[in-house]
Amino acid sequence: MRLDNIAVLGGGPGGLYTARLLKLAHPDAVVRVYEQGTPETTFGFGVAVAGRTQRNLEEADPATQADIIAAGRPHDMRMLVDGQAARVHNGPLIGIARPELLAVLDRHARAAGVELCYGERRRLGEIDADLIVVADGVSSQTRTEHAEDFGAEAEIAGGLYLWAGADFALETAIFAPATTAHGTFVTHAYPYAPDRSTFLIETDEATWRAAGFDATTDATAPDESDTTALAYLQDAFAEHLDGHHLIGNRTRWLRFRTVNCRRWTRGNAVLLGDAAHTAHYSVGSGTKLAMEDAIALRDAITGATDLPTALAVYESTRRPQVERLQELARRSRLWWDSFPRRTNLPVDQLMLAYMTRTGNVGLQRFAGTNPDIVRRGLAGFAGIDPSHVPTEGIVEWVLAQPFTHGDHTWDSRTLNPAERDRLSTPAPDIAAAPTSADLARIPVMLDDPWSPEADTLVKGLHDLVLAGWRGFWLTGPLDRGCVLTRLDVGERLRTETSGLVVVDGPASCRDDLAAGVVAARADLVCPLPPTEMSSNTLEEAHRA
Ligand SMILES: CC(C)(COP(=O)(O)OP(=O)(O)OC[C@H]1O[C@@H](n2cnc3c(N)ncnc32)[C@H](O)[C@@H]1OP(=O)(O)O)[C@@H](O)C(=O)NCCC(=O)NCCSC(=O)c1ccccc1N
Repeated sequence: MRLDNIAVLGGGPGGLYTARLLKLAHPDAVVRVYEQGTPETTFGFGVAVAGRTQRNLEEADPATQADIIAAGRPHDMRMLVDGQAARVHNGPLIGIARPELLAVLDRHARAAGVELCYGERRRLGEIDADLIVVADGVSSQTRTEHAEDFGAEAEIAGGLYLWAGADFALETAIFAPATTAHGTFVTHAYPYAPDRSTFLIETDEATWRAAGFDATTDATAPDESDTTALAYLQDAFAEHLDGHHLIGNRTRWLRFRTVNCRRWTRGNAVLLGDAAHTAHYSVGSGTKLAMEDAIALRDAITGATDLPTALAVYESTRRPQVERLQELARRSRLWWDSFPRRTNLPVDQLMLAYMTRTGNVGLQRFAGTNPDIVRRGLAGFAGIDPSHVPTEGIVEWVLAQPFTHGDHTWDSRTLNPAERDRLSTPAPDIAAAPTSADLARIPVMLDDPWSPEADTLVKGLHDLVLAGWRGFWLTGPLDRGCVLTRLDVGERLRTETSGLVVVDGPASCRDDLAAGVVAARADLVCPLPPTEMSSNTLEEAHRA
């Protein structure tokens, strides 16, 4: 396909990388990047680039990748709670200063022959080009102006976060809560330069208001930093700052916006990176998604004979990958939003809970990269010496551990599917007093374990425990996402009631069920062969 003129709106990582890749693929085309800011006014601290992303970048453009690695900083990661620490190796993951990443990408774009127009803001209608790549970020003006054409939607999270920097390099990335008179703040902080770290700090709305940050946010101009918040947080996280300062760079409290677009294309304009989709910062993947979009767009254009086909291929290839990561990010956000509730878990177990929170890294897989922490976490879970924890067959080992609740001891964490009818009473009959079966069988049909609907469910189930039920058997659809959400509800029930929690799911989810037991999201689990999930479950759900 012949492209003579390509315009890119936005000079962030996605825009610059796309421009270079397209210019290399179409050396005769004029490729221009329009960026409203200038390199000096660049905004942001550090970003993360994980191992898989590095491999993708290496394959797409080894020269750029080499410079990114050279400018990056690999680091381990620690969870720090109440003076206890759990440390994990992050593999090849690096932190890199965003301005530095942009400088690398700017240099390579220029070297390829891209024209960079800084300080120039363009709108779609003002550009005459064969292809317009819209990479103007999370607040994309283009997406906003053509919201209907792109089918754009934004979901705004309830919690608040801010990005700050610190004038020293942490030894490792850290995750740490800090409790003040107003509530709990949590930092995700990581080093990205020899003398710099990012401190991303989050909190819930009640704490934010109690600390008076609703007022300081209102009083902070868009191009300024909330200095009151920075001073307060510097104090709250003094232990981790080690005498250093928090630095602002247009630092203010924000609510995370998950952006989705039903269509990424409008004529010859195509959305890319944060302009098209966002994923919660706790999976550190915004830059990854934008740069991988760029690779996919280049590949789609290279493989197609006309632009509409290329753009359709780009979208159909990328959308499932983006949506998968957005779903991981959604689960990760929910986990972090509720983080202060689980800080009483021993820190090694908390680290296992963190690693397995989205279902993306299982216990056995994590043991492959971090055997010591897994051994310690599992030893704490089973109440034994770490030397007695096996290195292989961890999932089966976890499921075979005994468990005691009240006056009853089970010789393993796994219930047999045949016990389902003997031990539990289905939904319509649980309004009556407990029968000889003492678990209420509850179909869980939620997406969000923290929604008002979930609050009502948990409250109702709490009342059942008060009425004499031993606990709950959580059941529902077979798909994996539903099993993970059952485990989330199980965790709430375990902390908010004294009831026993059993979670079932298909045998293919054994890893998730085992991780759920270790992370205190279920007491017992029941892996079911598919045939055991009778249509009764769905019928029960409807009746309930
Ligand atoms: C974040 C995410 C989804 C990124 O996946 P990627 O495919 O881009 O790259 P990757 O190289 O990390 O993963 C490739 C495959 O390896 C797996 N993997 C990841 N970490 C471990 C580990 N420690 N031990 C064993 N396996 C690991 C990961 O699940 C992925 O598997 P696959 O998707 O099945 O291929 C993946 O690394 C993950 O699920 N990690 C779990 C831990 C996590 O969430 N880390 C976030 C670190 S960034 C961060 O914390 C942060 C960054 C900026 C601002 C605030 C922040 N909090």
